[in-house]
Amino acid sequence: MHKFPQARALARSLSTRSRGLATLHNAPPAGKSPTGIVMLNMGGPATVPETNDFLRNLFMDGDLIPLPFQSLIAPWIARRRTPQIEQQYADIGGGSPILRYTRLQGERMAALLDELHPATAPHKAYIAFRYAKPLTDETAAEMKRDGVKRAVAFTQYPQYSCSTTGSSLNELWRKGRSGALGEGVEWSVIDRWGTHPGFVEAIAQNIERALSKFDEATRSDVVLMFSAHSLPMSVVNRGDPYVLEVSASVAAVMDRLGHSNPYRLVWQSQVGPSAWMGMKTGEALKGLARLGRKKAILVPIAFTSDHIETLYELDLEYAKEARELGMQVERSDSLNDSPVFIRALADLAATHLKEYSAGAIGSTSLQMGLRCPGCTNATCAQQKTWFARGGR
Ligand SMILES: C=CC1=C(C)c2cc3[nH]c(cc4nc(cc5[nH]c(cc1n2)c(C)c5CCC(=O)O)C(CCC(=O)O)=C4C)c(C)c3C=C
Ligand SMILES: [Fe+2]
Ligand SMILES: [Fe+2]
Repeated sequence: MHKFPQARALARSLSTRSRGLATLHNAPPAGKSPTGIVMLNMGGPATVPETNDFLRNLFMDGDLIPLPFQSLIAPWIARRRTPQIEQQYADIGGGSPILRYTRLQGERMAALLDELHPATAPHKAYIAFRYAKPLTDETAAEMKRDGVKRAVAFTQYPQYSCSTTGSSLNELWRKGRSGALGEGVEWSVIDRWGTHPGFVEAIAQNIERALSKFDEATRSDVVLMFSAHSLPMSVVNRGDPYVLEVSASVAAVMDRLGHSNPYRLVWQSQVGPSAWMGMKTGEALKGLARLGRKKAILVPIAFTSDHIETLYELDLEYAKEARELGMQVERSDSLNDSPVFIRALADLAATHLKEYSAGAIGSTSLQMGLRCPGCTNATCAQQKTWFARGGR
């Protein structure tokens, strides 16, 4: 039962309108350069042998993990961690599906955008991953070849963190300032969208599908365990907005569900010995079992496609352990190829392009202009100024 009839109407229109999408057209017609929609994300190794390169790029990123003597220590940590992470990618089918899903989402989004906002058509989706191919350099070369003059940096992290979206924007700024992204390109940014009604609707629909697997008589007892990748407390404590924004997503989804179930927000994938945001997802499931709450759904809330955190950590580790404790645990699907979600991406981009063209918004959001109160990273300041001037 939907508490908000308008949400249900939106969902219906989103899914029926997306069904009419027969072919994917993502190539610009000759003569007119496309509006580039650059999808920013971390990426993942598409095949097991690419794991070491992915980890090396990740540990080299000082915006994510600042290390002393980074260029010496990062390859060493990556090498040590590679066998364990390779095994995890092997166990989930031989690699990360993020490139496949981002391509699919981008192509379908661009096709929808041509209909929703013909004034800036043709639109072309580009992918710029931070740690795996296609890296920003490769994307930049493609955009230059296509003659892109108008581009939107569209983060694929629904909620903003300096360690994720911030890092991708810093990388884009480094390339932009060196001219690698092309001369005279006008940039704007979609930097967060964790309470967009289409995103909320897509998550809610996936939860409803998972709920339907439980006995109807006791369905309202099922605990919804929203799980997000954790953050080191050092990042939380410098004023990073991610924890607040993930919480806002959870609140919006629960409103859409009419608060049909009890719920908690828990945190996963803590790495290394430092203090991280908790409670840990795995521990929380064990705690529920101890308290006699034996039915739960794990809900990924901070990522738009499957990855080792869902397919390995949630499915193969935590859910399995909880079942051994006598629990019934399901996982709601990741957004992946959800037409409702893809429509939401197109709506976000179309609204942004429309409002930007009309002069109703600037090239970045007000919220993006504010640095974390505890930020000491000079790149963040330069990046924000560069994007606020439209990439100049
Ligand atoms: C919103 C999502 C994510 C946030 C926030 C995030 C912060 C963050 N991550 C690390 C360290 C690692 N993350 C690793 C993998 C990884 N991280 C995310 C998402 C977020 N990270 C994903 C989806 C993945 C997996 C990618 C895939 O499967 O395709 C890894 C590598 C794996 C491992 O060695 O365990 C590390 C390391 C930090 C330090 C951090 C915040 C500062
Ligand atoms: Fe910052
Ligand atoms: Fe991570």
